[in-house]
Amino acid sequence: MVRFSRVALAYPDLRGRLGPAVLRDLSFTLGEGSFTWILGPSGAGKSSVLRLMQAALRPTEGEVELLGVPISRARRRDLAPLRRRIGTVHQEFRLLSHLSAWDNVALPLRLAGVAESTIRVDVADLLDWIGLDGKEARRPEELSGGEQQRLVIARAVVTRPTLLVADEPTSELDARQARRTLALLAEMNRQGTTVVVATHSEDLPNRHPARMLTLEGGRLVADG
Ligand SMILES: Nc1ncnc2c1ncn2[C@@H]1O[C@H](COP(=O)(O)OP(=O)(O)OP(=O)(O)O)[C@@H](O)[C@H]1O
Repeated sequence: MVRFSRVALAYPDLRGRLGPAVLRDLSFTLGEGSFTWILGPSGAGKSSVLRLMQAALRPTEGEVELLGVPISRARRRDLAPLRRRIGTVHQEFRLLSHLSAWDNVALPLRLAGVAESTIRVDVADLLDWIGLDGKEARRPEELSGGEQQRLVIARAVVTRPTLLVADEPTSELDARQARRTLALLAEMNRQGTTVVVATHSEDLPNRHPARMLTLEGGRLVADG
């Protein structure tokens, strides 16, 4: 499902020259249907690992295999369909402010060319599931932080991705909203989606025990 083999990553500077490695010698495999926490202090490399898992970057060394596709060797035109099978939740919400809650969730389906009759049913079900029924017409700024975060998750999963990759999805939320977001991620996982979540929180992994990959200085220092 997700396989990192001796991965190193360095970011290029403005002139295209590679800086220091921010990930080094990372190897692990995440099985289909698994739930994994990515932990580590600020700057440890969590977001960089997640960008690789979203096929947003290619490794500088080694290989990242996502859903059977080795991304360092994949052609550009193979990456777009791969990314459509990966749901991503970013720390900053990236909702479209001029669209309603309904249209924000419907957008990925419209971009994928799904029929409006199917969209109507799927979006209604999902908004109901995340507890936003009755608030479909509101724009993101008219929703609470927790509601916006749940909307982001709804948008990430509406296309039924095989892999869901969430970067600090609860960092802006109070404890109750964070638990509710976690419950949505856990439910997606129960339904078969492979889920990866990076977090600073110690509370959430305690609430939902699962494999924990801990990074420090770009290296894997614990796996358990
Ligand atoms: N686009 C970039 N260009 C250059 N360096 C970067 C870039 N993004 C991250 N880095 C560097 O890579 C290292 C790892 O950063 P990363 O954001 O992956 O860590 P993190 O564990 O997610 O941190 P945080 O918890 O603070 O979000 C840091 O030293 C950071 O400065």
